[in-house]
Amino acid sequence: MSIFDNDIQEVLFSEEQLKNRVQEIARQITADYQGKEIMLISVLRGSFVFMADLCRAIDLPCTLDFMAVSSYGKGTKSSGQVQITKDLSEDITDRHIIVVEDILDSGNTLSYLLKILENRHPASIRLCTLLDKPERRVKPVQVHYSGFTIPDAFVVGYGLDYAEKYRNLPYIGILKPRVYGG
Ligand SMILES: O=P(O)(O)OC[C@H]1O[C@H](OP(=O)(O)OP(=O)(O)O)[C@H](O)[C@@H]1O
Ligand code: HPA
Ligand SMILES: [Mg+2]
Repeated sequence: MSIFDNDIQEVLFSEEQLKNRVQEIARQITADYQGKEIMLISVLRGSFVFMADLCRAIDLPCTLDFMAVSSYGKGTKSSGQVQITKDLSEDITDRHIIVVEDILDSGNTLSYLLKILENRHPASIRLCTLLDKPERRVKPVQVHYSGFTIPDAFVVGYGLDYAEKYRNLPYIGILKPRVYGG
């Protein structure tokens, strides 16, 4: 139960489902990078909850860094204008990078970000997204680890916001269109 339950049209993934899927992804990453040290890059703010759960389930030497990017503002559609509001603190040259995202939607954020990171010459770079909404894609993005494919609906919770709210909802649900006037 949450004070936000009334704003949610349908629960897509419960806390339990999220926990199980995050552990499966972490096991896969642990198997794929045996003998290597990895660097997880969390794309703030949406991915902070996923990152916190994922990194604790990965059994490898691992460093973490954070980058902040924003393109949605207070709306439910990508503005197409991606802004870096915080860059990484670490050098990624020759490192094995995994970019950790909450959602891949239009692809504007990740196609922009991956280009910037590739130019810094990491040893390797892969993308891990909890949610993938392929129906809305306008820019192609290659994903290596994907938690769930979702339909074309605006979702909130587990780090995902609408106008900065709902990030602390423990499950992921579809927001009722009346909340954003849709
Ligand atoms: O594929 P796209 O259409 O670009 O959408 C995905 C991006 O949009 C959201 O971030 P947002 O810009 O809302 O910032 P936030 O993480 O602070 O919520 C989300 O966290 C992803 O980073
Ligand atoms: O469906 C979504 N919900 C929240 N934030 C988002 N950013 C892109 N798509 C979404
Ligand atoms: Mg957002």
